[in-house]
Amino acid sequence: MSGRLIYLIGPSGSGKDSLLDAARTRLAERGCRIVRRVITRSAEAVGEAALGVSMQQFAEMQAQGAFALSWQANGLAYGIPREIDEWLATGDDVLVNGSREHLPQTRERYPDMLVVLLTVDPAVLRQRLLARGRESVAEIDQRLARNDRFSERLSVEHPSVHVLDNSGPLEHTVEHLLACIDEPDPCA
Ligand SMILES: Nc1ncnc2c1ncn2[C@@H]1O[C@H](COP(=O)(O)OP(=O)(O)O)[C@@H](O)[C@H]1O
Ligand SMILES: O=P(O)(O)OC[C@H]1O[C@H](OP(=O)(O)OP(=O)(O)O)[C@H](O)[C@@H]1O
Repeated sequence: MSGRLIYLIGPSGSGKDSLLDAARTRLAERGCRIVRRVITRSAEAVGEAALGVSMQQFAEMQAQGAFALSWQANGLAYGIPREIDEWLATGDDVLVNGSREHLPQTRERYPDMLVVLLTVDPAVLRQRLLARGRESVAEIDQRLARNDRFSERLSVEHPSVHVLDNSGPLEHTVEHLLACIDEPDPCA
């Protein structure tokens, strides 16, 4: 028996962390685990249930084969612990806060994964990033500029991606995510 990888992607500030937090209990009820990422971000700025490490620690972990997936973006390195493969093997679903850029490599390793793309009205996105206050204005602008690389073309190049709009209340997005996981076809 094997579980399914659910790969949640979307622009910085689209609400991935918020959605995972809000849906955590109900995901657990469905046998879906949320993996804790390893990030080279200072602990006080992690802003999510992630493990903050130095670049050197990250490199050591990577050399030891600690990660099932890893990528670099926004000046940071991200690792997804290898234990997700054990969880999947024992039948649990695993939800990963992923990277749009790394989607092709992730699909190679997990061809049957469910990809959920979180979107938000661009006018709202910048406001949410500013209100979050985790990055400087320059860093926010860099993150917004990064979106130009993906925007429209992601769901065209990957038609099996399920698009989830988070421009409205978070509770609605939670319901849509759970519906998508329970029954992927209607949310295509
Ligand atoms: N549906 C929503 N309505 C209003 N604010 C939201 C909503 N979803 C997320 N936010 C806020 O937007 C900001 C960015 O959300 P976050 O979860 O950190 O995004 P991401 O993990 O995708 O970068 C946070 O301050 C969060 O509280
Ligand atoms: O290739 P991309 O789709 O642009 O993604 C790059 C990285 O940015 C996000 O992480 P992070 O948690 O640092 O940013 P966020 O919380 O601002 O989304 C996302 O989860 C990826 O790890």
